[in-house]
Amino acid sequence: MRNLAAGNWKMNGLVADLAQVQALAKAHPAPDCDVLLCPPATLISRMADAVAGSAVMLGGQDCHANASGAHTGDISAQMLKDAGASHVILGHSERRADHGESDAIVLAKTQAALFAGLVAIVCVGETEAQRDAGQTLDVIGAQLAGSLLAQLDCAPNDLVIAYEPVWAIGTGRTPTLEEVGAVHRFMRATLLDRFGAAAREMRLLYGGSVKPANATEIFAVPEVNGALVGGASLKADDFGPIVAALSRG
Ligand SMILES: O=C(CO)COP(=O)(O)O
Repeated sequence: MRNLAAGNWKMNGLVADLAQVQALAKAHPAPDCDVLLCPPATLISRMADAVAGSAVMLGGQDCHANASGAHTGDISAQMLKDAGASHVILGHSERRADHGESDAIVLAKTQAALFAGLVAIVCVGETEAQRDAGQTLDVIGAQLAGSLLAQLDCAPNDLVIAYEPVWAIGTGRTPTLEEVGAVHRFMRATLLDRFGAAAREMRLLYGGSVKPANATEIFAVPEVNGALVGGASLKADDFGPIVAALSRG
């Protein structure tokens, strides 16, 4: 299974920032891992032009559960695909918090994304209060149960799970390697239980304050098959070493 280096630009990025992506593509012409950037939707099609012919793939950060219709301001999975995306992030904790996205909504979006032919990257993660209360695995288990299909009716590669502890996002704090390993082992066991042996092929990403300085040790943790990177994905000089670390892993 190839590792996945995924960058989530969140609400950052203007046309001038495409130079960063071109620098990244030039520095890593044939990485030994999959490389994905998820810019704001406004940039997808221009970024697709900027990285044409390179190994960089593109994704959205959210999609609506419907294919089209009267949903002002929303974007469908088909539209993302049409703009040049192959992936979409769903259920990010910032969407769950800012837009009240429940597990049921994330599930509906996941189905829409898969139906449109996109790879769905479904995010789960506990808050700091839940962690302090010793509820981490319960929370992850409930999110996996509620946000995923009952059966794996897609290729295992088309469904990616990202573990992003909410308290580690943008804070510079990360769980210990043992904690990352425990959650990833738990997620793999849960998915195997649910989907059978195919779940061995599903990629499990870690996200939350991944930087060049901690990438190598996090990627060495068993059952970590890549990263979902926020801040450090915005600059080629930061994301490049993370891509390189995942290429070695
Ligand atoms: O939320 C994240 C990626 O989706 C992680 O963000 P940071 O890498 O900035 O902590």
